[in-house]
Amino acid sequence: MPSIAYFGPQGTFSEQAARAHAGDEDALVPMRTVPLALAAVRAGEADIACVPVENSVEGAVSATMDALAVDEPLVAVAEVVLPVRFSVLVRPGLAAEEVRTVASHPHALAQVQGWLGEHLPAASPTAATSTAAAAVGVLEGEWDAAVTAPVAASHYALSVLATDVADVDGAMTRFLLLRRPGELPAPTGSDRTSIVVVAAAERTGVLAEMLTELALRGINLTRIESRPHQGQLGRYRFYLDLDGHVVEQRVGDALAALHRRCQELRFLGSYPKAEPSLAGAAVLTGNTDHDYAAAGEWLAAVRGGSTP
Ligand SMILES: O=C(O)C(=O)Cc1ccccc1
Repeated sequence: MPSIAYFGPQGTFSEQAARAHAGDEDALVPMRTVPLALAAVRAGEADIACVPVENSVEGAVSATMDALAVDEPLVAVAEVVLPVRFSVLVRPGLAAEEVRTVASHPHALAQVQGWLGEHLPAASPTAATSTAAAAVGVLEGEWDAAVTAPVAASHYALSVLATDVADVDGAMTRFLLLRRPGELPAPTGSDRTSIVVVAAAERTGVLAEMLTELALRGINLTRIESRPHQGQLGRYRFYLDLDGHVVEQRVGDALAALHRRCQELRFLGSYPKAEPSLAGAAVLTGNTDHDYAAAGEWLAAVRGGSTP
């Protein structure tokens, strides 16, 4: 019975994402922070961690990015993409005009700023560790209102002031399911590979050189983020998401080239994309596994003394 540690407490979007992936037998375990969910898997206390990685409005979840780049490596085996619309929960009996404080995860607050300005103008926003942690805070009298996932209303005895709240229609959040390194998920033909790189040296063109290793092999880059490296200004880790699976020749070849060029290269997994609509560009002629095999045979023949 695999256990999934998710960014909790109960009632977060991360729980919703974990449920979208989990089987009936899986045990779901809420953890207070993203690093704690990852630490539970590293320590063998849980099999899988489910954490948010990016939002289509607010961008990267930096707590996840930072925690994935350090300590024992974990690898993603799946991703879940959820539409994000919020509910606003208040202590029972409290009217909208009486709300003075509203708490939530910073990503949630940022995505409902406009709504709060219009509907709860007297409320000052406060960051909570997660959307559901904000609901717990409201229950405990710490805040008047919480901006939460819809499912939080069924976990906590609070009144629903509003549902379907979002400044930007169609906002999505992407979650990763991560395990200790082991057997890779089989390639599906619509996969994503995630890596973290630190350039070998600070010099002109070094990022372009790294990206060229991908471009030369016809690999589509779907995301690039940077985060500070070891607290130094001017030193960065780059997080790259690319189309394809590491067992495919062009991807393996590109990763091997980056390994030669980079001070650090961390493999964060090759896993199926959540939706076919997120599928990237087709593999260009010259970059298929068949092309690599044919080129390998030709090279072996030349090295063997024949000139095919
Ligand atoms: O706090 C949560 O519910 C999370 O899972 C993180 C989050 C916060 C805001 C939008 C999507 C996910």
